[in-house]
Amino acid sequence: MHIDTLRQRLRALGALPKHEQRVLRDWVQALPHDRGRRRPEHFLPLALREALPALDAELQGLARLISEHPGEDGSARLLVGLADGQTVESVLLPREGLCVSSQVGCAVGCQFCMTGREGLIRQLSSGEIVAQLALARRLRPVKKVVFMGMGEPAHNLDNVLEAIELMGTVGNIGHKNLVFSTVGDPRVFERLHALGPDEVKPALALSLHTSKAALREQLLPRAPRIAPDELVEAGEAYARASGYPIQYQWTLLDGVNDGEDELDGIVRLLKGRYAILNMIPYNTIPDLAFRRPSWDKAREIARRLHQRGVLTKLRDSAGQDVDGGCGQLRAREAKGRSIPIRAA
Ligand SMILES: C[S@@+](CC[C@H](N)C(=O)[O-])C[C@H]1O[C@@H](n2cnc3c(N)ncnc32)[C@H](O)[C@@H]1O
Ligand code: SF4
Repeated sequence: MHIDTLRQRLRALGALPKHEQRVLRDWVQALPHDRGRRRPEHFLPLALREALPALDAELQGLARLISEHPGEDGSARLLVGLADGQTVESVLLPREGLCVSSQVGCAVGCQFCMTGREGLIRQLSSGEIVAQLALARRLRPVKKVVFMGMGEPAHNLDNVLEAIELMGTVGNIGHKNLVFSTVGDPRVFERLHALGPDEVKPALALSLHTSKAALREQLLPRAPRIAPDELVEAGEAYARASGYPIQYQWTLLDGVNDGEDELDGIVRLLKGRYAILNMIPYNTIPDLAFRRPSWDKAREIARRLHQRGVLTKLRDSAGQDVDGGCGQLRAREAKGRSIPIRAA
């Protein structure tokens, strides 16, 4: 269900804007249902009151918990079931964060990503994206949402932006705590720049991975052909416009994008920019030839970049010990079913 459709249904049931906000807020914030309270603003039109139990059940059914897999780092991977039987992953992150999926599968096909091996299966509706937050909040408080789960948000732009708008308003997530993560697409920059002063402007993460255009085309075969220099220029313009630094994502692949030439490339691209470089050692995926660098090597790379003037953070992706890379949980669950997992 799309949020716009939900709003139309509520209006057809006689909801005024304040009623509509209340139903949406109760859902997204996962508030205990207190509709019986006798305060004037809580009087809902009769038709809406009568329809609410069925509507609540429908909203809960948009994303239901299939299984929860706690990690040693305080994170927990969630396998989430959708109404048509498809599954996606969300991750509860330490410090009240949540990583959500925007698609089932992904068309970009990054060589090191489990989700990319499936191709695109389908888009998530805006309701299914928000429902991951509502579901997570029944398990833990959530104050930050990153779009770093399955899928490329740029390929589902209308639905992702609709979900972001709801999360940043009735969902009570601070705008800079909504992080849109993408391989980079001109449409994303256009849409984000066009957001008005009253609209929710998310922070932006750009998955860069290499300073070399040719290598980037190999690693991210179906990403838009934007050279790293151009991507950083576009990122810088959004950082200045939004007031939030760009988070550059760099999946560290041993012997592939961790050499001296890449360190020089990073300094050339990012020094002096309003940016943070997040280095994430590759999560091993069975059957792939990539290697994860040792933690000591990764730490040394981050230290040297920092010394050369690039604000660098070394991060491990959450839930390393529970089927690490996003998409692996779904793939494992799907093995017994009909979703084909392509060999590399
Ligand atoms: C799964 S993607 C989803 C968002 C968007 N499609 C993107 O690429 O930015 C989120 C991040 O996970 C990273 N990632 C994917 N597979 C990984 C792996 N095996 N190990 C470490 N990071 C990985 C990607 O590089 C990307 O920065
Ligand atoms: S890293 Fe992001 S863009 Fe690349 S295949 Fe995975 S989900 Fe898609």
